[in-house]
Amino acid sequence: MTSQIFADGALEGQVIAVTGGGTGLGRAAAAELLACGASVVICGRREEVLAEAADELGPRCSWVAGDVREAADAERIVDACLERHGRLDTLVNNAGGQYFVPAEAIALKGWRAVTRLNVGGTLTMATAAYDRAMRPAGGGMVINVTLSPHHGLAGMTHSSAARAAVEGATRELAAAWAPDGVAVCAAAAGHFDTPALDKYPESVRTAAARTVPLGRLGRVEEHAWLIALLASPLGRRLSGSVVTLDGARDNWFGPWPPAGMADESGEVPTEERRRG
Ligand SMILES: CCCCCCCCCCC/C=C/C(=O)SCCNC(=O)CCNC(=O)[C@H](O)C(C)(C)COP(=O)(O)OP(=O)(O)OC[C@H]1O[C@@H](n2cnc3c(N)ncnc32)[C@H](O)[C@@H]1OP(=O)(O)O
Ligand SMILES: NC(=O)C1=CN([C@@H]2O[C@H](COP(=O)(O)OP(=O)(O)OC[C@H]3O[C@@H](n4cnc5c(N)ncnc54)[C@H](OP(=O)(O)O)[C@@H]3O)[C@@H](O)[C@H]2O)C=CC1
Repeated sequence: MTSQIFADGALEGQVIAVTGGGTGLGRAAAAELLACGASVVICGRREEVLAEAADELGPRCSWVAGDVREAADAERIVDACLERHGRLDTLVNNAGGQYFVPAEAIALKGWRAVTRLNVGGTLTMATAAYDRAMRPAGGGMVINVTLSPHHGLAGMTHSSAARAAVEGATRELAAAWAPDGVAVCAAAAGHFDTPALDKYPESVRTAAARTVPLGRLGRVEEHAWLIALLASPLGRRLSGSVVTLDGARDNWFGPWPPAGMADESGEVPTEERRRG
């Protein structure tokens, strides 16, 4: 496969790890990075999802299972890149998520779970990549994928706070690691059409698509192009920056509850709990 917008071989020779690379935005990013000539290691917790994705993505893609929240797993993921390829040039910190619920209903345990995944997992992976691969090699690139918190995120207050923390850490780590040649930036997304959206209540999903001024949800390949651009030499100069990709509407607008999203009782539906 070739990239629709980048020259053949634009990322030739790079080794790139993509967390959450077996599904949705992460998988699309892996496909684009491969199309640009990189070798890609995808990771996530579910082996079967990763194995199937890597099989479809082709021989320059391999996988390693692990939980980004666990330091030992993060180190193992980075070590797998080093063992297989001798280097890790770019880390795409894409694993993340949250559940949809009004702010006043967020339990402390839920707040902690969302923070642990989005802030903790991102920092754990970034630190492992920096310590074990990038600082010793004299350079590297960390790309933090976030859900843009720039206009608040009603229904996802825990994630809004967590993603804002990631943006703050992006700026701080970019400064701290610059002397070692390691760049850190973030891609802050609006709403993209991935299967993960199916877990949100129907009225929420419909409103998400209807209210983007561009007239549609983002396409996964559009997000993937931004990731490839940030993995290119331009990304080094963007160190410390947050690039927003939102089709002219951030993740929220207007009052709560949003028009047309409440049910007969006046409540906005929440996200169903995961089974198992
Ligand atoms: C006007 C504009 C309209 C816009 C509309 C916008 C809405 C659409 C938004 C679309 C944008 C998309 C953004 C995306 O990010 S899509 C990607 C989504 N992918 C994921 O979220 C995957 C990862 N997520 C998770 O793994 C989990 O959500 C979680 C982050 C919570 C981590 O799970 P963990 O295993 O650590 O935690 P638990 O499941 O054990 O839960 C711990 C406690 O958290 C609370 N909780 C969890 N789920 C729920 C829920 N559904 N409802 C309420 N509370 C929940 C709870 O306290 C859990 O503890 P208990 O189980 O003991 O109660
Ligand atoms: N779709 C959208 O509109 C938007 C998405 N985003 C963000 O982009 C990223 C990808 O989203 P999307 O593709 O839509 O959703 P997915 O739910 O498909 O992606 C989440 C990925 O992260 C992995 N993951 C979750 N928890 C962990 C963990 N603890 N350790 C390792 N891997 C983990 C999952 O794999 P597994 O379960 O196997 O571990 C999965 O592959 C997320 O951070 C999301 O919040 C941001 C803005 C908008």
